[in-house]
Amino acid sequence: AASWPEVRHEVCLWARDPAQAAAMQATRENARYLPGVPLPARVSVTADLAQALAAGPDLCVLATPMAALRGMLAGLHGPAPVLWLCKGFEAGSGLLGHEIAAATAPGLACGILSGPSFAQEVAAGLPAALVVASPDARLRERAVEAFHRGALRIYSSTDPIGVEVGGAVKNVLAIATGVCDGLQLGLNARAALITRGLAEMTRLGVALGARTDTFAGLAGLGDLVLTATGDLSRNRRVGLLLAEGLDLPGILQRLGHVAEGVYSAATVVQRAQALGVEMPIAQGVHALLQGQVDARQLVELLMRREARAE
Ligand SMILES: NC(=O)C1=CN([C@@H]2O[C@H](COP(=O)(O)OP(=O)(O)OC[C@H]3O[C@@H](n4cnc5c(N)ncnc54)[C@H](O)[C@@H]3O)[C@@H](O)[C@H]2O)C=CC1
Ligand SMILES: O=C(CO)COP(=O)(O)O
Repeated sequence: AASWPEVRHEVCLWARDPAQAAAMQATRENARYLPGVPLPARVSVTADLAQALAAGPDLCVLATPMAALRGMLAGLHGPAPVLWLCKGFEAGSGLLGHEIAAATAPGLACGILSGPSFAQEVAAGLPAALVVASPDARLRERAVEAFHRGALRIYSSTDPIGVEVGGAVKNVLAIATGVCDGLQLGLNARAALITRGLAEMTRLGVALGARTDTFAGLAGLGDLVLTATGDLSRNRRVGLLLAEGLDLPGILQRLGHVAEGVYSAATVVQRAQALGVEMPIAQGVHALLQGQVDARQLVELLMRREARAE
């Protein structure tokens, strides 16, 4: 069995489902979402949020899907700073996490912990490098203090927009790469897709106010390469299964975990169009998810585009 890296803090893990929280506390394992990894002794589990916050935590880490971030931020009310791990645009509002936080919890010390980090590998104590992004220097320091040790390296960034755009867009691009690999289009095609995808991600991020160099970093290129090529990725798996001709509802049921790219694709396209940013790969993925084109037609659309300067 895998084992978590050393836990140096008292951690209270809140889960919304009382039965699941009780089972995790009793069996010391998250059998539904992370089987085979024993919970460290210093982690306790509860379904009672007030109890989880009672001790006055130094840091709250939100590890829900993007769809739950707004509700979690509204429900915390506490003085503790908050980091979230979710990667995406909120469906409906089309907002990034830091935009949701500004609207729901103005003044809260908060930020994002992102970068290439498959949960199973982190839980197994394998080396990983992440990036914490926040305008708040004390929060960045606190995150580094909490997580930078042993197998984890935590880099700091003052570009939350870039880090969040990277985390959101790479999921959409990983679906495209899954399609490419599912259709067995070869390694050249995959490298081209990742490279041109990075160009799209960078264009959108810069138009939204991000710094270009963020996209050469862990939350940009780093997470894009991991998610687009790593078979542990749920988003990549969505693409692989779409290439097999499976329908989206069936794929999501089979997955049993969130694939944020499915929910972010529409917003990526909308925000890009509003800013006059060209994102043909993301647009193609959106059309595929909407059932407007199939996997082969998506590739044809991309290949038929006019020649242009790199
Ligand atoms: N799994 C991974 O390797 C990584 C995931 N992420 C991001 O973290 C976020 C969560 O991903 P996973 O945990 O992998 O998804 P998952 O689908 O495996 O698990 C989702 C968890 O969130 C809980 N949840 C769902 N809706 C909720 C709500 N409304 N309120 C409270 N809890 C809720 C579920 O009960 C479950 O425990 C996503 O945005 C993902 O992109 C980021 C880095 C790595
Ligand atoms: O964000 C991730 C790794 O950094 C996980 O990617 P998936 O959600 O595609 O599994």
